[in-house]
Amino acid sequence: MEHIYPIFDKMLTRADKEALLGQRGIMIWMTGLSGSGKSTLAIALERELQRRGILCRILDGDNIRSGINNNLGFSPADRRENIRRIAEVARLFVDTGIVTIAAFISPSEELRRMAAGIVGEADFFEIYVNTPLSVCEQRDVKGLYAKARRGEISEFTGISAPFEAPAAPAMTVDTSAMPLADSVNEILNSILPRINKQN
Ligand SMILES: Nc1ncnc2c1ncn2[C@@H]1O[C@H](COP(=O)(O)OS(=O)(=O)O)[C@@H](OP(=O)(O)O)[C@H]1O
Ligand SMILES: Nc1ncnc2c1ncn2[C@@H]1O[C@H](COP(=O)(O)OP(=O)(O)O)[C@@H](O)[C@H]1O
Repeated sequence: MEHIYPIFDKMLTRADKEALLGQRGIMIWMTGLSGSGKSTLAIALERELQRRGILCRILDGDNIRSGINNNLGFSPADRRENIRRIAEVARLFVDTGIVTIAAFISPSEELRRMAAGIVGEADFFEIYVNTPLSVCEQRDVKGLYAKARRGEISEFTGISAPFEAPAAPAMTVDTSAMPLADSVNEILNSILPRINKQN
């Protein structure tokens, strides 16, 4: 019997998806201490991008650690597996042409380079949210620093587990030294040329 619909044996490509959306998929990877402002920046950035007609996906503890990674804790091995899975998921979004914003502590250069390797170095825009530990601790959004100081939480980043600053981030933001809107504008100025199809 004759087929009236052609049979294709190849999935549509990233370029096909990007043409459909009229944007390029990139990874915006925020790294920094708990309370440094990663999620707040990610949410504000997503809103600004959406306002410009750009489709985004935020990956953060609320949708990753509570779901796909709900079997992982904060040992070095679990943090590694956390970041590996996040990077694999992020790659699927980036390959769909979506601007993907990750907000995870990702406390070491090794973990961040692993993530960049999975996502693809060329698509990886690393932002170091370099808010001083003293400010993060003062904010103590979830009361975890106080618990860590009292020894009720072990291996807490910045207190009893290490945070290694990025060696060469694409951008550094200190949320204690700059209003949120200014940080978001600075990020937008850097990433919009990479996202816009006509460039
Ligand atoms: N031991 C320990 N160390 C660090 N953080 C802890 C810990 N236990 C719980 N939390 C809460 O988990 C959030 C960090 O998770 P991440 O997935 O970003 O961490 S990591 O990248 O795997 O290091 C982090 O949330 P954010 O404040 O959103 O960063 C903490 O609230
Ligand atoms: N300029 C700023 N940028 C981002 N967050 C800020 C800023 N000023 C104050 N904050 C506050 O700092 C806290 C940062 O928390 P959050 O975004 O959850 O950090 P993280 O995701 O890094 O753990 C929020 O309570 C936020 O309102």
